[in-house]
Amino acid sequence: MDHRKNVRVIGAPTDYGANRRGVDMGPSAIRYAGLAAQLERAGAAIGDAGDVPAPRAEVRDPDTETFAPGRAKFLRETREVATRLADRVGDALAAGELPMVLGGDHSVAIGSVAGSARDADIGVVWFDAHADCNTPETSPSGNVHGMPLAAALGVGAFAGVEWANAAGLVADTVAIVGLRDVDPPERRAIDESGVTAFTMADIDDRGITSVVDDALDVATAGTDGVHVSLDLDWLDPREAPGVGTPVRGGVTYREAHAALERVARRDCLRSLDLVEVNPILDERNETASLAAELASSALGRRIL
Ligand SMILES: NC(=[NH2+])NCCC[C@H](N)C(=O)O
Ligand SMILES: [Mn+2]
Ligand SMILES: [Mn+2]
Repeated sequence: MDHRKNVRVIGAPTDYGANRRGVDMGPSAIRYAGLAAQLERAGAAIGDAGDVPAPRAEVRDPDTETFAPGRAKFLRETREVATRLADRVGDALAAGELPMVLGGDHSVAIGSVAGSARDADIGVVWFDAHADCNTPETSPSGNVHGMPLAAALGVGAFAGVEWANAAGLVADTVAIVGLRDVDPPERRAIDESGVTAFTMADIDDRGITSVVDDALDVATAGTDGVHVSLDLDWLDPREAPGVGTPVRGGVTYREAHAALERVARRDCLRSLDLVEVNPILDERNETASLAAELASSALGRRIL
């Protein structure tokens, strides 16, 4: 899989899917933090495709397009950006490159998953404090960054919604790792969909490498490769303060690197998201730096 070492960086500067403004600056912050240099340390050749156009929340009405019942704010904008991003991700893969999507809020993953699954059967590993399995009818907030996994899987109101789940992602090949803040309806969605979910307690009990190996078993079973979606709020807020929905008790710096090193070792990475970096809330860009470092570990950066 040597073509996997040609990385195509694609920014998706959105923030309307999140509860706090500022994640639209994530792509710049991750680039400024030295993403290219970090990826070179992993032996990757990097091409930067720039950003997909993303509308500004202040010039849009959050409710121009809706699902009934329930609410999904900026659904039209989410659809527009996801559609564009899916094309960019699909094009990168068709050119033999590994798409690396810089968010933006986590709603952009609807597009990256759709693009990654366009001409392949994929598995997904979702590193996150949250399950992102709400639907418009269950969401406590109406924020679409809490819904992308449900959207990609066609849960609830997302069933049959072409732009979100036409690529046919199946729950059997999806694993979430690091959960510690799950809404009650999301718990039901996880049970009913058959997604594999590992909480922080599983990591406490069994250690990060064993849990990630299990998640990779799920995501590689019968698939052509794995899309890794990394929400920086997966990490403990002490390591990654620059996120809009921090939750105490996340993985440490070492655990995060160990996890992504397992991904590299499995040689299954097809596409990667680095999302939810909020420079407004960050301290000296350290969350963006961590995102860049973790991407390098995912691509097989070696110490010796
Ligand atoms: N990608 C994220 N940071 N998601 C946070 C979701 C928070 C909450 N579960 C919600 O639906 O609003
Ligand atoms: Mn999260
Ligand atoms: Mn998330």
